[in-house]
Amino acid sequence: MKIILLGYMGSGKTTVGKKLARQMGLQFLDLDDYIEEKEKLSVADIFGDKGELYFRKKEHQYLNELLLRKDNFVLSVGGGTPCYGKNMETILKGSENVFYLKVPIGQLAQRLSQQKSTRPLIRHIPDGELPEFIGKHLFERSEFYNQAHTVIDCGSNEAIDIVADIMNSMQQ
Ligand SMILES: Nc1ncnc2c1ncn2[C@@H]1O[C@H](COP(=O)(O)OP(=O)(O)O)[C@@H](O)[C@H]1O
Ligand SMILES: O=C(O)C1=C[C@@H](OP(=O)(O)O)[C@@H](O)[C@H](O)C1
Ligand SMILES: [Mg+2]
Repeated sequence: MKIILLGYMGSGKTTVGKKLARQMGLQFLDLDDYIEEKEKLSVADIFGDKGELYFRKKEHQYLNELLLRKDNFVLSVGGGTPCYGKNMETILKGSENVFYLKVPIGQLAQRLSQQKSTRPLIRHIPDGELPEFIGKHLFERSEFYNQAHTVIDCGSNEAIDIVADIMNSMQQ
């Protein structure tokens, strides 16, 4: 079984994905970590040194590479992954269990204000402008995220409860 988690930056894909994989006894993969490992550079440095276009090309290449694997896993992709090229089509072909972690803008802004240095797209946005930036960006990206098989309304739930929601929805 392949499970894929998607959603905006800071929605908890990496955090929830790790816990979900542990609970289900599956391998955990994070596309950003995989890109960093392969490119031997952090995501922030790839954006800084080589530019976003290069990052998107590599993101596309490594997504395809991971989804060709025969083994089972939980894969957390990056916030932008579903929104470029034919990545969302590839994701939906690669897994019958695609989840969108939907988190309110206020929660995202609060979390991301603490994590700007690792997220080049929001690094230069002042905290006070984060909610508006996220709102607009999410509006553009939602048409991709909403193609997931299941939308998990995370609200302000703890990661462990979100894991339980995902597991329950797969049992139905
Ligand atoms: N359900 C949650 N409740 C509160 N904080 C969370 C939750 N899920 C993740 N976080 C925190 O939010 C931040 C972003 O989480 P992360 O898993 O890196 O998100 P993503 O991979 O979607 O960008 C981290 O500091 C993480 O500890
Ligand atoms: O939303 C985006 O375009 C991005 C999200 C990041 O991943 P997270 O969603 O795990 O922060 C990372 O892939 C890169 O900084 C670009
Ligand atoms: Mg992540």
